[in-house]
Amino acid sequence: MTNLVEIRGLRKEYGAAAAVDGVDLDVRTGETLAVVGESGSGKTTLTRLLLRLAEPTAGSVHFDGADLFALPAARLRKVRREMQVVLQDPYSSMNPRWRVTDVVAEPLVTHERGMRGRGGRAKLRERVGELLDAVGLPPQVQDRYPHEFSGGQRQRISVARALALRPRLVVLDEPTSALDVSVQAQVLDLLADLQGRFGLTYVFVSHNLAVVQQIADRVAVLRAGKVVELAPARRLFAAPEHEYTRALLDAVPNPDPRQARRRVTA
Ligand SMILES: Nc1ncnc2c1ncn2[C@@H]1O[C@H](COP(=O)(O)OP(=O)(O)OP(=O)(O)O)[C@@H](O)[C@H]1O
Repeated sequence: MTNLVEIRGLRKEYGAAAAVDGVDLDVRTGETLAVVGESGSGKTTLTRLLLRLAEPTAGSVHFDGADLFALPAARLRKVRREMQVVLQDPYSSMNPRWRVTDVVAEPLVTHERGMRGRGGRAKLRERVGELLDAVGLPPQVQDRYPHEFSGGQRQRISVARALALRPRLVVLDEPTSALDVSVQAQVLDLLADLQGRFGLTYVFVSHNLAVVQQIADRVAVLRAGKVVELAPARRLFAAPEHEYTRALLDAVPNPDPRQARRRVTA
């Protein structure tokens, strides 16, 4: 199995404190690696470094063998297309005056010359229609505005936008945390389906262990900027080794509803 991302000795200091404190971590091609930890444990800082949205104090990130912090601008631009992010609150990153077509098409307009100017519009609408179809929305929604959609539908729109440039890595930063439980499940199913169809690799950041248990192949537990446990999801939930992981699991009354059901019926 190959690694799409290799993180080594990664450190990010803010003043005297280290938000990320010596992280070594691989993301395997095609997997869903969950990063969990309490608020302030460094999850967001780690993903910002991984996406090269922040500069580390020390250490390196390799993406598909390329050293992200040493890449010349032209190669960096290409690599950036291959790494996309979906955030918790998609509405905050959508221009409310833009129609869905323009929201989803934004990365295409920015990165693909053929999508601009005359002739580009028809191609854009076609591609946006395909992307919306992939996330389970009908093509007619193209002319509507973000506020006309529910939270779950808006998250589908932001997933469509993230997929526009055919990325290889998608960082999902609490993508379902703002949604009702039933809608959460639908979005998780969609993400799993898209991963299979498009061969995506996911880094899934969450404090919600019930959600992580549904989607992750492996889980990295972050505490005060350090990875304290890294294990296949099944093993981590069945037999957490680190005391901090056990405390995190104990804090969740019912991490797996199926297990809870089994317990009740047993
Ligand atoms: N730009 C910044 N300037 C100063 N300190 C920062 C900055 N960004 C993060 N920190 C600090 O680094 C630590 C880790 O923060 P980070 O946001 O990465 O954690 P997190 O696990 O993502 O938390 P949350 O789940 O609340 O988003 C915190 O102590 C935070 O205050």
